[in-house]
Amino acid sequence: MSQIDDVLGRLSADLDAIFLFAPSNSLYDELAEAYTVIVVGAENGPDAERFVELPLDFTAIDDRVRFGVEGALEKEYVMETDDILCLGRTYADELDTIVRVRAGEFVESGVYDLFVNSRAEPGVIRNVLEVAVELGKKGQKGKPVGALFVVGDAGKVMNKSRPLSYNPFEKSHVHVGDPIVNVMLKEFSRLDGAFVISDSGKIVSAYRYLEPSAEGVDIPKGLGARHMAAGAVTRDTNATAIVLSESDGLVRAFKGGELILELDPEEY
Ligand SMILES: Nc1ncnc2c1ncn2[C@@H]1O[C@H](COP(=O)(O)OP(=O)(O)OP(=O)(O)O)[C@@H](O)[C@H]1O
Ligand SMILES: [Mn+2]
Repeated sequence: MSQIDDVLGRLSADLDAIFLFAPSNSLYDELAEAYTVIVVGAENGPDAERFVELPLDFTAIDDRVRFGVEGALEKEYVMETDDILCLGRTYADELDTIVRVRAGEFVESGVYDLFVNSRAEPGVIRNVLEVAVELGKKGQKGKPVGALFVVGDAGKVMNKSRPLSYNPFEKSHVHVGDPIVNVMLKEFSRLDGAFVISDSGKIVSAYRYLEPSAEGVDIPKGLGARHMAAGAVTRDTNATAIVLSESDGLVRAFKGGELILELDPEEY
């Protein structure tokens, strides 16, 4: 018994901050008396002074911790040298998971940046990411399918692209996130080109062939024209691009001409 107390003691020694994932108010109040406590979750239940909002229901604790650390660093709640104890839930409805991390030990994944610093609204990014992830999980009629969504700064994106076909969203005022619209996006993903989506989530166009300048765009080797176009358009504009690869099934996000996030739909 004392050995396990020793181990837990080491985990909780010399902490600079505590991350609480989905905390009870009483636990927050208790810990906040003695520690710097940061609530990381969909909602700020305890009305904590320091709060990092999770825009997605990340299932893996690793993803939640990563998002929390990147968010807390950006908001300057913690520094890179800080040791953080993360308290969360993985299996049960109550606290069952303890993770200790040093904030600076993370190689920044860009997930926080993707949501918070994109031009489009975080909810729009989340909705597009959700469509891409669902499409990656199920494919279209069971077959793997690729898709390219260019989100935000739509006027400029339209100027850097041309239509491949009649735009089915012309004159319509529909938004990503609406279940019917999500079905339409999945249907149209079988066809060529990119979707262009506005900052507020309006579907501006399908079937766009992107023609940004690809000069100096450095995307990982092995990715093809769809990914190159995605990377390049985000360097030429302030858009974020979310891409589902037909060949490897991964969802990737690009911003400022760079790959900022890579995730496997099967893990979501
Ligand atoms: N410039 C572009 N603008 C819009 N869509 C494009 C562009 N280039 C390619 N695509 C789309 O991407 C599809 C796949 O092209 P390609 O295989 O070269 O890309 P990729 O990066 O290897 O993607 P995947 O991993 O899905 O195969 C094309 O059929 C086309 O629909
Ligand atoms: Mn390909």
